[in-house]
Amino acid sequence: MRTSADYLKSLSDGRQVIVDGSPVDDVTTHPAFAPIARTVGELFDLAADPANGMQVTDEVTGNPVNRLYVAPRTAEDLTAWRAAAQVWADHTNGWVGRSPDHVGAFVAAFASHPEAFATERGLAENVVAFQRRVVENDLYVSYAIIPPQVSRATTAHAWDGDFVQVGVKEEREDGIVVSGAQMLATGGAVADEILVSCIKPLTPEDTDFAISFTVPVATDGLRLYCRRPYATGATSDFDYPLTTRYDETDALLVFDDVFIPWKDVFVYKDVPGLRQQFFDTGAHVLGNFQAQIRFATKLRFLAGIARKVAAVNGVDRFPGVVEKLGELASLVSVVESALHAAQFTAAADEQGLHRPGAQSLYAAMGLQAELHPRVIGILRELVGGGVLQVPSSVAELQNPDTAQDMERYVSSPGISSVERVKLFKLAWDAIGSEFAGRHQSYELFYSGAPFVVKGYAFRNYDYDRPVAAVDEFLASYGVTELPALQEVPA
Ligand SMILES: Cc1cc2nc3c(=O)[nH]c(=O)nc-3n(C[C@H](O)[C@H](O)[C@H](O)COP(=O)(O)OP(=O)(O)OC[C@H]3O[C@@H](n4cnc5c(N)ncnc54)[C@H](O)[C@@H]3O)c2cc1C
Repeated sequence: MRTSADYLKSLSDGRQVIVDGSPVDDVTTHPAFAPIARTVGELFDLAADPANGMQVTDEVTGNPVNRLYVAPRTAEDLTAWRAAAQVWADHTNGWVGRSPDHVGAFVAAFASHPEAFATERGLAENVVAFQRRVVENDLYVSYAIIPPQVSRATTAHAWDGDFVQVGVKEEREDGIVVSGAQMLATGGAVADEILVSCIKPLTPEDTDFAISFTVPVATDGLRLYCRRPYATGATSDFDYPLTTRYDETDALLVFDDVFIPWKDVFVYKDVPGLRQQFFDTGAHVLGNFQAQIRFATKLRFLAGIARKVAAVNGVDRFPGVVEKLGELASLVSVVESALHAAQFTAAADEQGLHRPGAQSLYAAMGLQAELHPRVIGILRELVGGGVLQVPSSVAELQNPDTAQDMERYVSSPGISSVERVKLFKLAWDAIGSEFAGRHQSYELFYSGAPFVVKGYAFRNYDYDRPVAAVDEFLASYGVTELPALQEVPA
């Protein structure tokens, strides 16, 4: 299996990642990308170590492969799959949203449902071959499945100008030529390939944009426009401990007449086929099961910061603070419990994919827009001004002249100034830094805008049962003697 060294070496491949108006020479050495590339490399090292239980024997080659790239087929598989996802989530404490297991899970589920891609062009074989490539080469695939935010009043066919959303410009014997843009490939700058598709509903007039394909990041004509990197502005690991490790970067993809061979095309000019790939295959459920494992891990970490801050400030016995810590515990436990429930209600589908229970999974996702801001809000309230009563940088703790003031005025009983400042700077990077602000948006949007995610919760809830209960109850009483009603004159 790939190690960090193999992975980092493969990233020096001439990819067009644009920052500040120019392409980056090498993402493994550029200060915006080197930290997250290093973190992803550590994930590969963890998976490559059999002691971490992340491996499974590949049925085709007999080699050990990452089990997160293989669809679980039994309850035991799903248990092991969840444990493997937890190893990676724990390593980043849930601060890396698009670790390779996210899209890896989508691809595994795609390949377990080739019938969803069965068209006369043989696209089903392509998706199966793609998953083999991901498994055998231990690839990191990111995805961009949202049209650029031009206007949501209409879809791509009605936008001014041709091919604003990525679409098929030319069909050839050996493949297709695509042009246009798609958002927002988190991790794309340090991935091996990007899955490009569209999860937002399209209309029959949008056929040219109804495609799904994979593309190596280093492909002629593909440019990644990254938002402002935060890692470059972070003064030190001590001052920004999260930013300096986990700034994944998000990128708009621009395709300038990019050739995609047929073997890498999975959905072709097929509007219903787009939704089929995400929802009929179980990919959306398995991919978001990973996402909620990661989310629960991050919530636990935030609760841990809150608990420590309350103890350091000596407020953790005040009833009002206990109430807040209790609320935090409840919020985190709701997500953890939804994961347990999704696992408990998992069942094999008709192709043998052991799917996590959708109702429980989407219940947690549907609450995320309220739950995450509430957790951040409680932490913000508990830290008070402590996150701003910190020195401008670690330098004040290093300079003996200023270090004395720090020790005198910025310490707590039994806690040195270094320990205290370290904790509060971590809290700030979680709730107040630019990195933290991006995380607020990430948790709100990564699986769709809140109205979209609540739609998943609505569609996967068995409303027949409560409605039947209400009907039965209504039928159990009534007006015993109905009076004769006078006819209303016409
Ligand atoms: C930090 C971050 C990372 C991301 N990473 C990825 C990634 O790796 N891959 C990827 O593909 N995508 C990614 N995304 C994109 C994400 O999937 C989208 O942001 C999400 O699907 C919402 O789409 P949008 O941003 O276009 O919002 P819009 O669809 O434009 O919605 C914005 C707001 O407009 C309103 N609105 C719009 N349409 C309607 C409607 N029909 N009915 C009611 N209200 C409406 C709602 O208030 C909604 O919240 C990321 C986003 C963020 C913020």
